[in-house]
Amino acid sequence: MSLPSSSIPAAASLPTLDLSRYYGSSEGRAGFVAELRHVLHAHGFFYLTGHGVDPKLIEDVVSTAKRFFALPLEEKLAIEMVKSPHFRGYNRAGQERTRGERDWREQLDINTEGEAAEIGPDTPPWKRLQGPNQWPAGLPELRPLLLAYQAEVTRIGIDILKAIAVALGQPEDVFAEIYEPQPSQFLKIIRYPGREVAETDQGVGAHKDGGFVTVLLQDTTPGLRVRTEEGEWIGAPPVSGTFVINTGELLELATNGFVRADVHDVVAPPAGVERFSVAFFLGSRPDATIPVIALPDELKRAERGISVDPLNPIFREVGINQLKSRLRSHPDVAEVHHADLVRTILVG
Ligand SMILES: O=C(O)CCC(=O)C(=O)O
Ligand SMILES: [Fe+2]
Repeated sequence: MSLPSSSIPAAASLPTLDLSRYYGSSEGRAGFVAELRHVLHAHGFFYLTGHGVDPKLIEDVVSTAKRFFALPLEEKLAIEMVKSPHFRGYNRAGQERTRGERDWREQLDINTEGEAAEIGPDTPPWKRLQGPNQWPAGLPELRPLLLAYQAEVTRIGIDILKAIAVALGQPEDVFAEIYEPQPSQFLKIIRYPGREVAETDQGVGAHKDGGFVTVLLQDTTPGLRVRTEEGEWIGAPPVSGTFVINTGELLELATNGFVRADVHDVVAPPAGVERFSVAFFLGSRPDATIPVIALPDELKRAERGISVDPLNPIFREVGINQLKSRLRSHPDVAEVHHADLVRTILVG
C-alpha cells in the first residue's frame, strides 16, 4: 500500500441513502435495499439521511462535546483513560495509536454504562472491558446527553443492520443472536487539533473499523478519507443532516468479503483549524462468535474472500478481538492494568 498524501479530495462522491425509505412503501423499501446491497459491496461507506434523530439532540451533543474539550486540561486528565481498566475516559492528542503511530486527536471514550465484572482466574479476559464510564465533574450535562445519543445511534445501527440482513437475502434478524440483548455501544467524542499541535498529518491512521457498523457524525471541518478497492483515496466531507455509515470487519468476515469494509483515515486539519466528530461503533456481544452467512448464489459469486492482515489478525471470537484492539490502541492502559494480557494475548 502506498502511503496516502495528506490532501483531502473536496467533493462528496459516496452515495446517500434515505433510511425512511426502508420503512416506507414496499417499492421504497426494495429500492433502498437494492442500493444498499450495491454500496455494501462497492465500499461499505455511505451517507445516511432520513434517520429520525432529533437535530436538537445532535446540536446539543456537538456543542457540549466542544465545551468538554475546552475544559482546563487538569479536569480532563482527572478522567484520563489510564485510570480505567475498562478503557473508558479521556486521551490527550498523541496518546492513542494506530499501527503503532500516534493519532493526533483528543477524545473521550465511553461504552455501555455498567458495573465492573468480578475477575477470577477463569474469567474470560474480555470481561475486563465491562465497567463504568468516567465523566467530567465540571460538565454534568455531558453524561445524560451522550447516553441519550448513544441510545439513538444504537437504534439507527440496528435498523441498518436489519436492512443489511435483508440486502444479503437473509431474515431481518439474522444478526440478532450475536447482538441481543446487549451489543457493544462504543462511542467517542473527538477533537482533532490543527497542524500547529499535530506533529504529523495523522489525525487517525489508515484502518478498518472492527464491528458491525459505524455511525459517524462530523461537524463542519473535512478530513475523513476513504480508500477504494482500486486504491484511490476519496473524500467523505461533512454533509449537514447526515451521518456517514461504514461497515466493519465483522460484516466482511461474516460475508466472506462480499461486504467491504473500506480502509479510511483522517488527515489532521491545517494550523489554526480544529475538527470535531462523534463516532459510534455498534458491535456484537463480546461472548459471540462471528458466523459465516450462507449468501444466495448470485451474491456468493461476488464474495472476495478474506485477506488477513498479519500485523493485525482478526479472530472470529469477538471479545478477544475487542480486547486486542483496545490493548494495541492504548499501550499505557495495557501496561498499567493488563500487563499479564500484554504478555499472553498480544505476543504471538
Ligand atoms: O473522526 C472521524 O471522522 C473518523 C474517525 C474514525 O474513523 C474512527 O475513530 O474509527
Ligand atoms: Fe474508523
